[in-house]
Amino acid sequence: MGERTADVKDARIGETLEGLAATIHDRRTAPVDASYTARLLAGNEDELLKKLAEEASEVIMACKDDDHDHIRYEAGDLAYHLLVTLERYGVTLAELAGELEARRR
Ligand SMILES: N=c1c2ncn([C@@H]3O[C@H](COP(=O)(O)OP(=O)(O)OP(=O)(O)O)[C@@H](O)[C@H]3O)c2ncn1[C@@H]1O[C@H](COP(=O)(O)O)[C@@H](O)[C@H]1O
Repeated sequence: MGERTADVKDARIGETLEGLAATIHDRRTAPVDASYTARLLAGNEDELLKKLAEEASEVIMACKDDDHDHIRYEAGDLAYHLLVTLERYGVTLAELAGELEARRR
């Protein structure tokens, strides 16, 4: 696992996801050298999909340990890799929101 952030403050999830999705989109339209995101977007499709599955497993393992901070950290990795996956396959955050809104009762 990478270095975990020492002090994490609450933030607004909508703004955060939109900002991150915009950065990820930029990495596709204007790739930056040595960008991990750019590599996941343009590289072998299986590298990204394998990573997505790995990150989901890491969330599960952190849950099994009932480790609050570790769950949050791994959920961050999973959310990031999900956003990269959505970008790569052309599903926008607005579409994802629409999908979830359509299920609300
Ligand atoms: N949010 C993220 C983000 N979350 C995770 N990661 C990377 O995803 C990888 C996770 O892989 P691993 O799980 O193997 O790594 P790990 O967490 O170190 O190890 P384990 O959990 O497996 O023990 C690491 O290389 C992280 O750096 C991220 N890389 C980038 N971003 C965002 O994407 C933006 C663009 O970044 P570039 O990729 O540098 O262009 C950044 O400004 C960030 O906002």
